[in-house]
Amino acid sequence: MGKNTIIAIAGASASGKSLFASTVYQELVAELGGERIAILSEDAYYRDQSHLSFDQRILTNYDHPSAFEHSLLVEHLKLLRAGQNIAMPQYSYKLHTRLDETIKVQAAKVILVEGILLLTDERLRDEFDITVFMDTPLDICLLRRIKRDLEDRGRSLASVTEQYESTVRPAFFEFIAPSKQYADLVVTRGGKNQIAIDIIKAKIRQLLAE
Ligand SMILES: Nc1ncnc2c1ncn2[C@@H]1O[C@H](COP(=O)(O)OP(=O)(O)O)[C@@H](O)[C@H]1O
Ligand SMILES: O=c1ccn([C@@H]2O[C@H](COP(=O)(O)O)[C@@H](O)[C@H]2O)c(=O)[nH]1
Repeated sequence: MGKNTIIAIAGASASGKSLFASTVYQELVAELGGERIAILSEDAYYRDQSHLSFDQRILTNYDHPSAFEHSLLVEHLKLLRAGQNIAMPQYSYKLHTRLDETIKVQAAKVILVEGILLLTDERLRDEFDITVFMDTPLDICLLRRIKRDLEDRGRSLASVTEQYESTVRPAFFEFIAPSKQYADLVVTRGGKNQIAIDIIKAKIRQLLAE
C-alpha cells in the first residue's frame, strides 16, 4: 500500500462529527467501494470500566482526556498506517464501558477518525495528515445532545443537564475550543454541511487516484 492519509474530525459533543464522518464515508463507499477507506471513532477508545460498578462508572468525567485510552488509539493508527488490520474496541454509552466484542477495521489508504479530544493530544496530532474542526454553535450542540442522549443513549433530561453543566461545557472551553487552532478546515453548521462534505470527498478521491 502507498502512503496513507489519516483525516481527523474534532469538535464539541453533538457538533455533528459523527454524522459528517459517516456521510463522507458512506457516500464514498457507495461510489468507490469500501476497500480503501476506513472509519474509526475516538469514543471506542474510552477506557474499559468493567472492573467498576455502574454507580462508580457514572461518576467518571467523560469529557476529560483521562477518560480516553489515547495510547491505544495512537497504536491502532500506527498499525493501520503500516498496513495491518486492527480490532477496534466497542463502547456502550448505556453501560459506560467497553463491550467484550471488538470490530475488525481493515487497513486502508484513507482513514477517517472522529472525536471530541482528537486535536488536544500531541501524540494524536502527529498521526493526522488532515484535520477538520466542526464549529457548530454550542447552544445548537446542546439542543442536539439533549435529543440524541434521550433517544439513543438512555439518559434522562435531568442527567443530561447535570452532566452538561458539570463536565461537558467546562471541558469544551478548557480543551476542545483551544484545539481549533490545529484544524486545517473549520466546518460551520454541523454534519449536514454538504459543501464541506463534498470538499473532503474531493480530496479523498484525489488521494485515492495518486
Ligand atoms: N446539520 C445538522 N442538522 C440537523 N441535525 C444535525 C446536524 N448535524 C448533526 N445533527 C444531529 O445532531 C445529533 C448530534 O450529531 P452527531 O453527529 O452525533 O454529533 P457528534 O458526533 O459531534 O457528537 C445527531 O442526532 C445528528 O443527526
Ligand atoms: O460513558 C460515556 C461516554 C461518553 N459520554 C459523553 O459522550 C460525549 C462524547 O461523544 P460525542 O458523540 O462526541 O457526543 C462526551 O461529551 C461525554 O460526555 C457519556 O456521557 N458517557
